[in-house]
Amino acid sequence: MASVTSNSVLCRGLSTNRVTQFGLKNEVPGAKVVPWRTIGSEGKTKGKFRVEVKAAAAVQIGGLEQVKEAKQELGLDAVSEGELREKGFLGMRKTKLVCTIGPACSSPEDLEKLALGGMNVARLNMCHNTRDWHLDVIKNIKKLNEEKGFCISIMIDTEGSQIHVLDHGAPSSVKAEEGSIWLFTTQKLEDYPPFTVQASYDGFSEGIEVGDVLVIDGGMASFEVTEKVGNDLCCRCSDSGLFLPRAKFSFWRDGKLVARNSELPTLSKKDWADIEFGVSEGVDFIALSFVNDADSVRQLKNYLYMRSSRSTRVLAKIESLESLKNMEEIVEACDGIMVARGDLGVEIPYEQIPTVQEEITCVCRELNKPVIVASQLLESMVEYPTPTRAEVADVSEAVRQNADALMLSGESAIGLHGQKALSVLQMASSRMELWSREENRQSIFHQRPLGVSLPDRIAEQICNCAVEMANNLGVDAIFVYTKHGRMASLLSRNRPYPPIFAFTSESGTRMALNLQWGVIPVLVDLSDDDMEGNVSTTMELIRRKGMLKHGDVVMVVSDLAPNHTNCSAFQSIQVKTVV
Ligand SMILES: Nc1ncnc2c1ncn2[C@@H]1O[C@H](COP(=O)(O)OP(=O)(O)OP(=O)(O)O)[C@@H](O)[C@H]1O
Ligand SMILES: CC(=O)C(=O)O
Ligand SMILES: [K+]
Ligand SMILES: [Mg+2]
Repeated sequence: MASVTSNSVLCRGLSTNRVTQFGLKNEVPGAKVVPWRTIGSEGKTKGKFRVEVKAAAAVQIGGLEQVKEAKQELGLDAVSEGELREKGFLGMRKTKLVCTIGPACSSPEDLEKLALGGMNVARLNMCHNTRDWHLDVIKNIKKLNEEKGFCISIMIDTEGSQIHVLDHGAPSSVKAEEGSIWLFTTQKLEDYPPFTVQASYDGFSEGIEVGDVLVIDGGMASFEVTEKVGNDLCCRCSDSGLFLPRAKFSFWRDGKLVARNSELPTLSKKDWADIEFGVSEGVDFIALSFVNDADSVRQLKNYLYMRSSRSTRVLAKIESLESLKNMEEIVEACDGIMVARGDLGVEIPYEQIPTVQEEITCVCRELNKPVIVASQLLESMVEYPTPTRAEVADVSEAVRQNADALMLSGESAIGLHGQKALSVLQMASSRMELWSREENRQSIFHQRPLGVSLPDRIAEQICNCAVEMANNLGVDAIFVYTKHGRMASLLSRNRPYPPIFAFTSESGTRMALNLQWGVIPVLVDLSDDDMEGNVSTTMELIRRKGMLKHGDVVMVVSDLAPNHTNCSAFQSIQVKTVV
């Protein structure tokens, strides 16, 4: 029978100055192993706040009475379980992986291969294919989750409004030679003659002047506007290149973007219909394309609230000049961010993308929102079976910047080597995480305080301290018990060395946590009023599966209310050793 020894600091809310006075942040991590008594001697109840100390009490787990529900299922996904058995706690990958599902990977067999390869979130781009096609994919993923024990969250990505090519008279790409003359029009014709391109937005040429430069896909080809004829633009190709289907337009004057996309609504009629579809199919994330400000994010969140679909999380895609200007307020309003480098590179000069990416990931860390780095990570693998060295460096850099997740686009959707591309992401991120840990790169994060209310501030301090302690003590895993995922995300924000097992009884919380760095969400029945019971039950369930063994040290962090306190907030850190 395993037993566990435990050291714990129990903190009961509710008065600000007491927390500061006890110096939780400074004292607990600094004192490393047994700092409890110092705190305990001062820790008599004053006001409404109290710090208690439990000294090295041996807690038996494994006794039948204590493990009431040991029969119950532990909702730990098959991939995390396999990874843990193979590589141990510290070997578990922290960076999450998102795959865009397209015709190259939408069969149940291919989806299963991606699931086995570590896909955490499947992305459906509503720009492409039919709703029935998307519905089929959603059903297949849910079936895999139910029948094969995977835990793959589903994201839909809205089309949004953007000026792009609707038709250029050819089924695929068209070459534009330098000096050739082209007509850009919104006229609806049966057939588009050569050198004629239909634009997607009737007002695309408003405010555009002769001499402006029309750039395709952020630099695939460029044209100088030579004449305006009604709404149409006559242009001369000044830099030869390719028109891909749906190629995007941007206009430049004196080296600056003439921002046209920001005039279009972020949520079109079609987007609302797609959102309605996603909500009724129970998707976990809605990624909002071409967000310009926080209003559209709030509008969608309000809508989801009214639809009683609060577990659907809203991700804002940063892919326009306007969204960069309003980045902080957008990050605050949303549940997560995607750095959509494809379209961003149409709106800003591409040499600015690396610094902008770093800025966005930093703001997301500070404001504690998960961030996905997306587009062209392994673009060459759409065709070739190995990545370029530069692509591997780009992936590694995103991991070094502590992005929560990396995304495959065409590599998985239409590529010849989707599974291999996923394994490149998985290997490159594991390698970079190991290096960061060995080099002690994650040690100190100076986090901007987030919480305003005292319980929120306590939760934040507890998580900051817990991670510093966990790293200093070299614990094997952090266990956190959470309803809405807040404590788990606060722990993840500090990027600890050990993995964070987030136990929750809410399925929506589990699916949302799939996107967060280092968090392994586990679905399990939790009692609202028996914290010790929750801890012993879950530890026993994991131990019985052979995944906890003699000598393992687990840090337990919780914010569920136990029955033996009449306080509204209760947070604790305990360190347990399996003996
Ligand atoms: N569901 C799908 N059906 C068919 N093709 C798809 C599908 N999803 C993606 N693709 C193809 O994969 C390519 C890459 O996908 P991705 O969604 O990243 O591109 P995108 O259209 O440029 O993205 P966005 O419009 O969101 O900026 C697309 O250009 C498209 O050709
Ligand atoms: C992903 C996406 O929408 C982009 O990179 O533009
Ligand atoms: K999209
Ligand atoms: Mg885009």
